[in-house]
Amino acid sequence: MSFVDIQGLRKNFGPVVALDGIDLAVERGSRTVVVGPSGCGKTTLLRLIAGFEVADAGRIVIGGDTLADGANAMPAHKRNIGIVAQDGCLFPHLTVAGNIVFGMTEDQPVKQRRASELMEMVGLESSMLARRPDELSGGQQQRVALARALARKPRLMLLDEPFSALDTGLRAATRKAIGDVLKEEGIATLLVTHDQAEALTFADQLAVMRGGRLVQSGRPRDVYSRPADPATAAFLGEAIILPAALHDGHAECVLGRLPLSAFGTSASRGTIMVRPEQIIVAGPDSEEGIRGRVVETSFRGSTCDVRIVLHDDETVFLNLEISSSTDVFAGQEVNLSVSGMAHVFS
Ligand SMILES: Nc1ncnc2c1ncn2[C@@H]1O[C@H](COP(=O)(O)OP(=O)(O)OP(=O)(O)O)[C@@H](O)[C@H]1O
Repeated sequence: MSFVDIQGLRKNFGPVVALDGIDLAVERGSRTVVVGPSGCGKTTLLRLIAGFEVADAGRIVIGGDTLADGANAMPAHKRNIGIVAQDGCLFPHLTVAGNIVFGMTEDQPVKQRRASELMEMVGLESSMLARRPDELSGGQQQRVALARALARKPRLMLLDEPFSALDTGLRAATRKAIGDVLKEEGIATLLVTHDQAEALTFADQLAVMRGGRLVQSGRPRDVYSRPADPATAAFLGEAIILPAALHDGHAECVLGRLPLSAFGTSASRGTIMVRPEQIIVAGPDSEEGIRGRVVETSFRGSTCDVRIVLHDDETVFLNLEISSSTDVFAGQEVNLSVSGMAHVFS
């Protein structure tokens, strides 16, 4: 049995089906990211695991302990689960030290030592222990929130969009710092986000939700390159989705004859996907390839966004991000080829 084992979890709010039978397994010490569009049930899943809501049906077992079985639920404070929310939720009237040791029953010197250890663990100076939360930056507040959650030595850490209020640079740095601490401590983590790049970066296991259901889970690279359906493909990044004729392990489509990564279907027609980074753009003099025309470019520093329309089918547009060292301009004729394999949706 996995460290966290969730089976058939259901939750309705009146007529709204928030969770429609979720099965999810999380291995000990690993990082699972639950990702999906707004309203798909991510936060509800976390709140049921934390014990802040009671399920209508289903089981939650952690480390062999049954935390919830239908409406029979262990109270939140007995679950030994840490949670860090979007805004940290630090107590504003307490110092950083007061926040971290809140609820600890040990003697004062033990608490002080533990608070200093935890500050070091999350990469903050002990001198900040005397400050109040409003005297810290957003990233520092999130690290204190993590230190507070770690103080209780949780067996599972739940992170509910804890980086979303931070700006881009700080967000990446805080995510890495928090991820490193949790990995070092060997604490299994469940992160909820609607940011697909964050999900792909952070996860050992990616779990994609839609409409209260888990549509796919697996290694981020596998889910990204072999998504279950076109909506999952598009949610995880730019995707080129095309109709194709299928035979002999190949797809015939407007991008030419492409090998398929897996060929589990007997259908003669289907829908395929390639990722934009598989498209190689060459100048008009190149002899091979599919002909297209650049309709729009947008310079972004190291890369350039390019929109290309195909000659043979002017309804097909490709949105690519290419190195800005390649000089392309609107109106330019190009030749396109595809590297690697196409994925066929079953
Ligand atoms: N307390 C509640 N009462 C009524 N409906 C609720 C309640 N909590 C959540 N819902 C509904 O349940 C569904 C799932 O909500 P949830 O907050 O879990 O989604 P989410 O994926 O976390 O969304 P977001 O990314 O926007 O935070 C939504 O339709 C939401 O409106």
